[in-house]
Amino acid sequence: MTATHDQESCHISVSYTTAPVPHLSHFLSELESFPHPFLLENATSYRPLNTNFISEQDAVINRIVWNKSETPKLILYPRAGPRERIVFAPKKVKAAIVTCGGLCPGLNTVIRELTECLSYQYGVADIFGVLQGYRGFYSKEWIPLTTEKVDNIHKMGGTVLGSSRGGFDLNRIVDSIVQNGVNQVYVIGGDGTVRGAATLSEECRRRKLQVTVASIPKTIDNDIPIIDKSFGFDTAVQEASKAIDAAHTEVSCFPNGVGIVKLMGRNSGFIALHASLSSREVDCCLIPEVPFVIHGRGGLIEYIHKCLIERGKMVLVVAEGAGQEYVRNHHDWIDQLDASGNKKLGDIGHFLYQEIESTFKKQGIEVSMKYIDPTYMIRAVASNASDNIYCTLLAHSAVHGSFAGYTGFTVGPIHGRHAYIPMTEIVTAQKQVDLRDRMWSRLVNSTGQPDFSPRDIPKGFQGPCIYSREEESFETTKTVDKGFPGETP
Ligand SMILES: Nc1ncnc2c1ncn2[C@@H]1O[C@H](COP(=O)(O)OP(=O)(O)OP(=O)(O)O)[C@@H](O)[C@H]1O
Ligand SMILES: O=P(O)(O)OC[C@H]1O[C@](O)(CO)[C@@H](O)[C@@H]1O
Ligand SMILES: [Mg+2]
Repeated sequence: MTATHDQESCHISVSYTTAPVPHLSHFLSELESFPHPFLLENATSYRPLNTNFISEQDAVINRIVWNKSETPKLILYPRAGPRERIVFAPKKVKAAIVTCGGLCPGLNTVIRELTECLSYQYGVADIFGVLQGYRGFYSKEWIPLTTEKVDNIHKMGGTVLGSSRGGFDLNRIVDSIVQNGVNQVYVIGGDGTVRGAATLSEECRRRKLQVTVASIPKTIDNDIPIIDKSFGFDTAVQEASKAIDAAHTEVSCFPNGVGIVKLMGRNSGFIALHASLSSREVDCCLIPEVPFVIHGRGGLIEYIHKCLIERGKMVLVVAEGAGQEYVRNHHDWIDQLDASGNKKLGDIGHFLYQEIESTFKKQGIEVSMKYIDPTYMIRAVASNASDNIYCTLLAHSAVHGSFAGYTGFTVGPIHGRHAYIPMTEIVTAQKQVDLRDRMWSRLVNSTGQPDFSPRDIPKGFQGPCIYSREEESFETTKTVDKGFPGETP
């Protein structure tokens, strides 16, 4: 018998709003327009088909999945890409590129591809790199960028322009933009950087300047909302997996091996989650989104003990922002802020190391503790192949958007299609791991970890405290055969 499915055919009613991406025409009434250089007869670097141009009617929608019983409310974002008409004469463009905040794989690729796209696709001759982040606008000599100069930089980690935290002085930055005759600004950075860029674009609007401000969102933490993922994240996960592999090798070779790997992730546990899932050798993954009990029945230590009994080894991955309530008051510098106003974090990895080791010691159980903190190693590397391609698309989209006259916008893929997104939408929320999503279920499935969350955590709880349930149970550790070639504990 063959099952058949009747094909449904009906109209879907949707309501939509259009994302308010700022545009120079909103405050400059006499904006000239020019044909895109691709359309000029002597265009050499790119031979577009008519379909390569994007119309202002083309949009990317925020949702692609819904239940047929609901009437979805959609948001339409302008689709990224070259427009047939542009609002700058390329020969009159002076572009400035700056990188701010922490390092991220792919920064150099974005710098390279902004330069390449501006030069080859639009014929822009004046491109400058601003050194050491926002403060470089008013305190450093800018460096001219050419295609020759940036040719090989995508093979290197870091940023050839340097970076910094703090130093955002709005008026001095805009004054310097005006004095230097810059009319396109490209800002590469995370949430703080985009906050700064949004006020920069607002100030240019207030002064009625024909200056576009575009941001290319960067962070290995992958906590930028709306877009599918941020560049450098894939590379960071790949590097993080190497640390997990090392931890697994170590714990496999020592009696009762307990390996802790601390990974970046200030407020979001995406790196820890994805690296753990990809490795499949992780027994427990702790992220900032999930509070956890350490001691007592059903707590972390009891689970570690269970792993040691069953397998003689255990790998724990912890995101740096997890369990901060345990370490907040353990160091003098906690609750201090960095130059950008970000809270400094306590070292949860080191804390767990000591807590686990001393608890087992008290019980007379020998454990071989291994602590791996690859922090900067996962973000100071060059981007991998897929991030390189991704960075290229982001940079080119940003240049096309600026030439189209958009400002105060961020670029990024929404369900795989690149779009222009108002900066103000990017900075209002931070993306976190959604615990109702199946990705988190997959992780829990793969590690086998129980739910360590405290049963009744008081609202607004700030710690410090070691949540306590009933006493944990320490049954006798059995001898476990870890299999060839590990030593029997
Ligand atoms: N609210 C804000 N308004 C203006 N500028 C800001 C704001 N927040 C941060 N900045 C500036 O943006 C730059 C980078 O900020 P920050 O150090 O927070 O890094 P980020 O861009 O968030 O990147 P990441 O956190 O991923 O490393 C700094 O120069 C900082 O002064
Ligand atoms: O030590 P730094 O340079 O301040 O950067 C640390 C932070 O930067 C990030 O890499 C990006 O936000 C975080 O994961 C981390 O907490
Ligand atoms: Mg940040």
